[in-house]
Amino acid sequence: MDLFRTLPVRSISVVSLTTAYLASSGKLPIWSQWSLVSLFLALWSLQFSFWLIWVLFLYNSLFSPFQDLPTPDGKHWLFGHFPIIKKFPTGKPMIEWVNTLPNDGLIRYFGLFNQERLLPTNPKVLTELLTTKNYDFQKPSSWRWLIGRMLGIGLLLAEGDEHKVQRRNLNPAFHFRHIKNLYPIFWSKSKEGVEALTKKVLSEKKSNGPSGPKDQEVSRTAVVEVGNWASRIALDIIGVTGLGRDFGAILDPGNELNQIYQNLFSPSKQSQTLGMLNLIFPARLVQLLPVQRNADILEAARYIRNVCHDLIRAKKEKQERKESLGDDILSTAIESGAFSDDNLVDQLMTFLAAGHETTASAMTWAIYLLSKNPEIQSRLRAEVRSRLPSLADDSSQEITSVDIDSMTYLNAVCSEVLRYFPPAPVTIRVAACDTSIQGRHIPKGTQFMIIPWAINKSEALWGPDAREFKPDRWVPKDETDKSAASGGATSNYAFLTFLHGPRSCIGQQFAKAEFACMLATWVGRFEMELENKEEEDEEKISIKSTLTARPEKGLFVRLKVLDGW
Ligand code: HEM
Repeated sequence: MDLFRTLPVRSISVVSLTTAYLASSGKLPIWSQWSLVSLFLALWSLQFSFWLIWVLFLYNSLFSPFQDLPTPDGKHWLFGHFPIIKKFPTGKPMIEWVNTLPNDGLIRYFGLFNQERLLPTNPKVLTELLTTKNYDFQKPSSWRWLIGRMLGIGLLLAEGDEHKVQRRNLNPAFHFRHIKNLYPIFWSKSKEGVEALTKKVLSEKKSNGPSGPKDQEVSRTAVVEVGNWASRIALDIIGVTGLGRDFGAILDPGNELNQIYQNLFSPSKQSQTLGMLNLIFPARLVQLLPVQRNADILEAARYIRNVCHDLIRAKKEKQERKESLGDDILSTAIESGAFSDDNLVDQLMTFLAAGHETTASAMTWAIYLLSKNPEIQSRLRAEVRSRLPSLADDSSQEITSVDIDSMTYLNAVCSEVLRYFPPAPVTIRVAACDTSIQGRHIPKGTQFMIIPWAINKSEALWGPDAREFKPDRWVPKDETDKSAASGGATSNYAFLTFLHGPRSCIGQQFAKAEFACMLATWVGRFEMELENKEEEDEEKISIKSTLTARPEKGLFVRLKVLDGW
């Protein structure tokens, strides 16, 4: 079944090449006047056309076992639902489908060139897919090529037994008893970020040349792009806590590693074209195309690999000198003895990217939502200022996990941001073998689109206010209110931001603590409003999704430095 839905490039190429060779060497006289290359191309195109006809017209309407599943309207004969998906902001059509199309846990829709996709919508299906039958489903092999060259083939892309072993050996580094020791670092780095940002805002005053009191007011404000600052702070945090190295990105806007990640994760026209080609052709072929984007990715990966190699070498030298390695993730991985140097590089590349792009996306959306909702912003600020020591206070009071985790409203806002705009909006699973879900046969190769962006806003799971930003859903109404722990949702699987099961985000606790510290420092120090008021309407923001989702043109907010904290 799998063969019939993904282009069988190897078989097509072998048949074309063998036939072309036999013909050009005179063994097939009927085509002997054709040259080897032209015959190869002609045969290849012919078979490709047959395959397209099969996929576009025959398989989906005559042979697919999922013809009975509900399918949204508006399917294009050639491009499936792709035009709708492209036209609206990320995930929007899926939110509509999940909320309006009657279904029994699965919706069927079609991607570019009518590639069949299943969209799980209820906790029973998600439980089997993500937890009980997790290893029957894998990430598409093309991801190993596409994402692997940027993130390394680390935990995120390992499959089966290889994944189980890696996860077991990395788990200790992410256990809460370890994460709780990192809170002071999350806090001090967030503080360093906000101090640098304050300096930047106040320095704009000098160039404006304030004179009267009105100008003084203006001089305490400046417009900044949130994503870049958040990325730099998160990069330094993962540097110190993950790898034991301060990259210094907060203090240096031109930091090379940060620039490289910004380029990697900003989709250009070329990367979008390559993305589309990947839907038809094998990723390993597409990445060989001699275009700038491919060259840039290779160069970026080479740089990041070198950084990781250096870090590992330095740690190993320490180990040889019998010095203590430290508390960071890399040290835990080295001490487990379970990883070769090459595999450690892949793990580090994964942690570096997965560990800072996601948090930066969460921060960007948090600042967006707080700027849009000034009353929530003020209430949060009041809690932060009353419960946490002022950043101006140099008494070097350490912030602990108890300080942060006991702040009801801060945690409610963070949870609601992560629900409302999950940084990783979509992930894919492909059945690695014939299997079943809810008793329905699932042939090998079936593609599932898991869309936190849509499930997190399902009215069936969250209630009629699912599409509203409401931190209060996470605040207990009284001491007996247990439902607030899950935001009032009817199932844990309603919150898919970190997924669930054996392949859920290993960095979840890390990320939540880091995010809470970063947000607390920003909201305690700055008043924030959107520079472009039109963006208050979410529909007006064009969202870019690579691995994470962020506003395509960045998020520009006017920050005002507030006194007294
Ligand atoms: C708000 C921040 C974060 C979000 C929303 C997030 C989300 C996710 C999601 C959805 C997955 C599953 C991807 C899939 O299987 O398709 C994942 C996996 C992963 N995340 Fe995170 N993540 C965040 C922060 C972090 C941090 C800080 C780290 C490391 C320090 C990290 C490391 C990983 C790793 C290594 C995996 C692969 C786990 C596995 O397959 O066993 N993430 N994350």
